[in-house]
Amino acid sequence: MSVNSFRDDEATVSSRKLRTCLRLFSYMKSYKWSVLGVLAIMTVTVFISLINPLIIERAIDLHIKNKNLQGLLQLGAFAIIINIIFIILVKIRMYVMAKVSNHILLEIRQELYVHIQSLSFQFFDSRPTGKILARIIGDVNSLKDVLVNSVTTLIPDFVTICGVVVIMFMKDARLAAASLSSIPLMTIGVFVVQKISHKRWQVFRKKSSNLNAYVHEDLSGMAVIQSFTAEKETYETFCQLTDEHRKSFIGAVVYADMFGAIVDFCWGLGTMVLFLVGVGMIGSQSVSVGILVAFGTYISMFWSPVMNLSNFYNQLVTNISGAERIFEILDTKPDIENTKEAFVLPELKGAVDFQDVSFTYDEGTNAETKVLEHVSFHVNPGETIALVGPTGAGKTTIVNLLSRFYEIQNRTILVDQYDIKKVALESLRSQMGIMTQENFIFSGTIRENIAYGKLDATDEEIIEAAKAVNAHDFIMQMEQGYDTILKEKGAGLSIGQRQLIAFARTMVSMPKILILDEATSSIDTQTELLVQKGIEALLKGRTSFVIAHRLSTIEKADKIFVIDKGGIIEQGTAKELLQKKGQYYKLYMAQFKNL
Ligand SMILES: Nc1ncnc2c1ncn2[C@@H]1O[C@H](COP(=O)(O)OP(=O)(O)OP(=O)(O)O)[C@@H](O)[C@H]1O
Repeated sequence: MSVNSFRDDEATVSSRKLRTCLRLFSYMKSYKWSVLGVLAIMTVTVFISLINPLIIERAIDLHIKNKNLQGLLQLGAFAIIINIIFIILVKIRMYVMAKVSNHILLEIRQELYVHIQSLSFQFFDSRPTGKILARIIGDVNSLKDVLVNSVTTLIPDFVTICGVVVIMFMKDARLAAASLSSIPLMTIGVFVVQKISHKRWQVFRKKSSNLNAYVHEDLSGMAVIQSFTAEKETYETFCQLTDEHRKSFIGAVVYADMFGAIVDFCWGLGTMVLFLVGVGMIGSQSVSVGILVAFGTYISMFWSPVMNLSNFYNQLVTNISGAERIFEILDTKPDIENTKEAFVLPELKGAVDFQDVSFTYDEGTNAETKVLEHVSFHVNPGETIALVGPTGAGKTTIVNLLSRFYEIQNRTILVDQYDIKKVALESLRSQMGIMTQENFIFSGTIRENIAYGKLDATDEEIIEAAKAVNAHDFIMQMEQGYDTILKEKGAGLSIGQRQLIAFARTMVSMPKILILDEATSSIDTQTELLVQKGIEALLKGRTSFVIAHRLSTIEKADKIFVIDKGGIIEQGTAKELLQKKGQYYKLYMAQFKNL
């Protein structure tokens, strides 16, 4: 059950912005030489931009005033050369930073992907796929500009501001103080706006996630939507979600725009105060026209990086919620992890023991209800166990616990007398074949889909597995044989064909313990016969748990467990249970009548 559907906003991640930023920027450590190179380039470019006003001051006060044309031309040529160098360096800086930031995004995305794969079913039960996608794609993308600008804006602009302030005070402290008089006002304004803005961007990201979750769910269920002609209703929900998304964006962007406005206002105010004070001082010994013109340039050189920094800050406030959401997932501890003492399982024979196992899905929540209570059984290597019982009885839960998709809360499950909680997860799952009713088909060739069961399988192994489960003939009838490209989810294949490919995939992995959730869908008699034979081939020589719907599978099983009310209410062979005339007998008769 998904406790967090597209209708629910995700919980707000509470984190310290500074800590999040530092964690994000720590990814730059691996690229320190490139970043240092960029900073060196930036030092030169900042230096060039700082001496430009000095050149103007010199040109006016020295060469123009004294009508020295040659001096003016030389100064002009010097200015052109250093500014061409400036342009080239800026281009190099942009290229290096684009490379570094893209590498970091790749690293974060890979880390996120690998971590998500390690999380248990409990995590996926609580989040729609669309919301997970939003974090892997959208939130990671949102960090790109922050990463680039942290190097290209934060440090150089900060250095520029410091440099300009020092030069201004060295030139004339009174004009400098006048130019910077509006800074306190700006600080207060930016602080207030960022507080509100951050909260609004968090809301916006949640609304984007909801929309993503809905579209993903909608597209996955398109066949159901179209067959029930529910297009109008789903469109209405879509409109409602896009509207919420739009409103949250406008709500956030209104405040984001205010950063620039505050800086602009303070810039104008500072310039006005400078000229009010400066014009009154012209003629006094220390203030020449050249100095006032230079201050006019310096004030721009001061406020322009302040504007850049405020844009960067705005970007940070806008996108830091993306980083918070990414780190929240990275910090989610997998429920099912190898313990420090976990050891690799030796090759299994296939004995399985459940010892007084109880289980609930939503432990610790109000929804907590026991799905299994005190379940115990023993299965010998090579036996086929059919699990039967009414819907919702707990059959899938039993096999999910054996595969350790969920962790049992108490007591023990043993395979060959090894407690599955104490063994390395990979060594357990690699010896199990798990076939759900979905028979998921990946986009790719038939060969690749079968080899999913054993990634290093040879062509011979793949063909042998396909032959064993009766899939080879239908594959060979396809135009490209094993190289036929299958579409996502196996669109274009019949249900029976999808099953046969999934059988071959499981067969090639040669599992010691097989879990098979038999599909109930009806298929044509000829394919049914092939599927039947495929199942028989799969079951042969390995311990198997089959959530059985076919009478033929049930009849041939070594033992049948009838599951109901959180436990095994009957067990025995088909013959024994029929003679007992209990629950199984009723189920059998009901199915038999249907047939
Ligand atoms: N991921 C989950 N989160 C919470 N409850 C769950 C989850 N999966 C199953 N349940 C609940 O656990 C109970 C047993 O479900 P389970 O899937 O094991 O039944 P089943 O016997 O396999 O049913 P079916 O034959 O319909 O597949 C049901 O009441 C179900 O609602």
